[in-house]
Amino acid sequence: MDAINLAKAADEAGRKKALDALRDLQHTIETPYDVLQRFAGLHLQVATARIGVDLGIFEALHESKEPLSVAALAEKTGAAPELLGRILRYLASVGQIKESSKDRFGSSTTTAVLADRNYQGGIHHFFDIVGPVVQELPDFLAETKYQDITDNSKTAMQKAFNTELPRFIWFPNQPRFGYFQQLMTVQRAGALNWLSAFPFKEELGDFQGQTVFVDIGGGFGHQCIAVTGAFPELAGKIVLQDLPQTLAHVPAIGGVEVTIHNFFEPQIAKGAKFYYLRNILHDWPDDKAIIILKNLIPALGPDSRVLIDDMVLPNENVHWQATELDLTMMSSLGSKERTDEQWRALIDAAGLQILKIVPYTAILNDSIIVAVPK
Ligand SMILES: C[S@@+](CC[C@H](N)C(=O)[O-])C[C@H]1O[C@@H](n2cnc3c(N)ncnc32)[C@H](O)[C@@H]1O
Repeated sequence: MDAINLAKAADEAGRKKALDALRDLQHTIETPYDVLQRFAGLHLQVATARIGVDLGIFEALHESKEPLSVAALAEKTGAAPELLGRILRYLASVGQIKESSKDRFGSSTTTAVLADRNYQGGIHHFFDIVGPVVQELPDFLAETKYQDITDNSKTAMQKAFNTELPRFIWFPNQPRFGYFQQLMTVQRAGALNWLSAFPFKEELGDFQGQTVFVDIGGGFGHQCIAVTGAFPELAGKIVLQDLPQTLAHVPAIGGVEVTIHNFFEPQIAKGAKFYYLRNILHDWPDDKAIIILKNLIPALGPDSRVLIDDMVLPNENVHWQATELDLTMMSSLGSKERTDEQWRALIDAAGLQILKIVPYTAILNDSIIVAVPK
């Protein structure tokens, strides 16, 4: 087997290590000029991806059986041929599409990803929301004299969008919120799902209550779909909760009750088996995360379990995909990705105790933290 096939056949941890090794190799052989050029293009990559999304270029190339000419794409998109040719040439030079011959372009592996509507939501979100916030971050931190950001109404996001509202109050009313929800449905796609490691059936035992699974802030309900897919017999015992603005975008999901619920108010579904929070607490600074958890306690029955699905960061050698998310959380939400120690302190402060932590992805260490009242 050659090196490429070996890397492709590796498990998730091996694959990520191979990618990081390739990056290190690339950096090792770069000249100072190459280093500078790498930074020079960072903004352009996502901006041109968005142009490609807006023009439908990725779908067109992905769906076409053969490479398309600039003229054909210009006719299809209405863009001026010369302008389009320059954009396509750039996209091909960075691997977002493939140049097959003079003025003809086809699909690369990246094109196939960018042709998908949900990944396109990600490109929009990174360019439209994350980009402007990150752009403000250096000046914001300089103004605060580089102090910790712990107030979610005083972050680079408020500066970027000229608002005083915290992100999740401001954002659901923005037209671009739908893109974020699309991104959420594919975040970690391809990686192992929590149900592959968490012994759901065993934990459920002979639980007799009406509600088995409450997906709190569950967005488009993709984890409810995963649970009903794995355990069809639980249809009718699964609840999806979120804000009305989010639920307005959610089509009916068979076997799932969709309920408006603000997690800053006491939990309305009583005595369920699992109260599941996926990528919720990492959105909030400690004081707010504690309120979200405390709001669950009065609803918990003797068999209830709180399941927190988030990354549990190791104490050293944190992977760049986790550090990237951590700083994104900090810039927009004044929140953080938490280490094992930080999770334990937070959960304790909320009046809960950890029964166990079940990691389900290597490297990023996405985990289910199982907690009950102290
Ligand atoms: C990072 S997304 C996670 C979505 C989903 N759990 C997932 O893992 O894809 C955060 C979710 O919290 C929801 N949310 C934000 N504030 C909320 C609130 N006060 N009450 C209920 N849901 C809220 C958002 O609408 C969004 O769906």
